[in-house]
Amino acid sequence: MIEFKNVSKTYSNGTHALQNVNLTVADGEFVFIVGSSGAGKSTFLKLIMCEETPNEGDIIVNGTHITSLKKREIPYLRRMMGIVFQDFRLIDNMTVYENVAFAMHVIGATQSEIKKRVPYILSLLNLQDKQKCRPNELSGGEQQRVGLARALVNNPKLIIADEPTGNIDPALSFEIVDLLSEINRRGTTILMVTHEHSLVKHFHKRVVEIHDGRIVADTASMEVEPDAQD
Ligand SMILES: Nc1ncnc2c1ncn2[C@@H]1O[C@H](COP(=O)(O)OP(=O)(O)OP(=O)(O)O)[C@@H](O)[C@H]1O
Repeated sequence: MIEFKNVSKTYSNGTHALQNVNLTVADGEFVFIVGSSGAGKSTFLKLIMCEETPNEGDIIVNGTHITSLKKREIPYLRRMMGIVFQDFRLIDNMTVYENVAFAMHVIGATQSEIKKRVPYILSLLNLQDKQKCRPNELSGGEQQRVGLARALVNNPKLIIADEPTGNIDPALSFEIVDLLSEINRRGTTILMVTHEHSLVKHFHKRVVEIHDGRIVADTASMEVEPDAQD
């Protein structure tokens, strides 16, 4: 699903955000990305989303060498991704239903597809009773569930979540990761950046730790792989 080969990213001010990163994430994996502030976690996600380009190395996402994508090809890559943000990024003057429907509308779904799919996704996330509410009428956990609904509605192969539980209380954080786990069981690959050790400890997923722009630990490499024995 995702392959990083000798990837480095230096920002124009000279900050070495990632250095010689090598990583493979298989289809259907759930990976927590951890590391201290400024370690390079968001940069790692931004490279996958083509929000930033690396200075060196190759990145392959779902079979495409994204480092050589043309600008006009990027929206097609993003269609296979659902993105969940820490600050939810919902549209304030739209209802819950409209926020989720809008994500389908922008990729050209028809009204009849939207009418069928949005209620299904809202009920999956237990938001059916909130569909007429605006974001400011919801709790933080509910807002994040709308964020998740919006990320899921186009049936992505990959969910990218940058601290999706950063703005909600701990009990709701577990609920959000439970939902992501359920989505993962249905086959979607999940990459989630988190600072919350309790989540990482509880959920027993693969954990990749980034420190100073380098991968310093990866629970997957503890399994025996033919090319990982040297
Ligand atoms: N647009 C930018 N221009 C210059 N430097 C940047 C830019 N974005 C990030 N950086 C720097 O790159 C390094 C990695 O940042 P990044 O945002 O990837 O870290 P992070 O691990 O996500 O941190 P946090 O947990 O605080 O969000 C940091 O030193 C940061 O200051």
